[in-house]
Amino acid sequence: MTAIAEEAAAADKLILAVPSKGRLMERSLEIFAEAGLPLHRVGHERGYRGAVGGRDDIAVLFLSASEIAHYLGSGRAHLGITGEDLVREEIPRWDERVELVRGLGFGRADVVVAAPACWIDVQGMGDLEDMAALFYRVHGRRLRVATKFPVLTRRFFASWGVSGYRIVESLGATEGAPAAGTAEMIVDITSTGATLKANHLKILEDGVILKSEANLVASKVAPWGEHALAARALIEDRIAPPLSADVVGS
Ligand SMILES: Nc1ncnc2c1ncn2[C@@H]1O[C@H](COP(=O)(O)OP(=O)(O)OP(=O)(O)O)[C@@H](O)[C@H]1O
Ligand SMILES: O=P(O)(O)OC[C@H]1O[C@H](OP(=O)(O)OP(=O)(O)O)[C@H](O)[C@@H]1O
Repeated sequence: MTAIAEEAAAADKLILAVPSKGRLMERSLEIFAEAGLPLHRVGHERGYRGAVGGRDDIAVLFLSASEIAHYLGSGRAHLGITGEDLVREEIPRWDERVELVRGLGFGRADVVVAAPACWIDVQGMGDLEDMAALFYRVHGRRLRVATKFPVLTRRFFASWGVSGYRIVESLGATEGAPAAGTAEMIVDITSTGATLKANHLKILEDGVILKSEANLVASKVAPWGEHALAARALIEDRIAPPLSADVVGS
């Protein structure tokens, strides 16, 4: 446990993990402010500790979206905002360790399987195993799939009975891997589709692995004391579901 987590557990505070940068941070700060729970940083600008105005039962940690998944999965934070894709990818047996409380309607992105647009014989996931066998016969090696999502990729490919490939772990610019010659296919995030198009890649039919969005996520393995549980109930109550769900039927 970190010093902050130990301190908060001893004081029976709820540890809330919030994105510290990028696309998820802005909306996270907004929804807490709209809920009457304004978040602010404590200490120097680049520090990662924060607090909620008027509440000393909640300690805030500003972390990257993937760190938040790790903190929740290991019980170093009680509650957090992060992408469903990161929860499913980064936390082993995630459903035993965390609960997806609710989708928040932002940070939407699809995790997809994409191949070169010029592969006319490969339209859908059902064509891949044959393609992999052909590729092996011609090139003497397995098809390479570049991705930052090896766990989601293996599970999804297995569900389609595809085994004749190997994963090349990507650290960034995944869509560039086929053109760079480091992989034949990719599994990556897309939102507008512009990056896939610019790299002459197409999403395979049945190739959407997950439709992800930012979620309010609760740890099942954090030390939940009475005050932490009460603070969770308050946050869950005030962090409303996305507007689209609110207006149904109105
Ligand atoms: N266009 C997009 N590109 C990448 N991620 C997106 C996009 N739209 C929404 N997201 C979501 O944002 C989250 C990733 O955010 P971010 O890149 O800040 O996280 P991170 O992986 O912690 O960052 P870093 O890799 O810099 O440490 C994921 O849940 C992802 O699904
Ligand atoms: O479908 P699109 O709208 O084109 O978005 C998809 C791209 O956006 C992200 O990259 P970005 O450069 O934003 O950040 P990242 O590489 O740090 O994740 C993501 O990794 C994709 O490459």
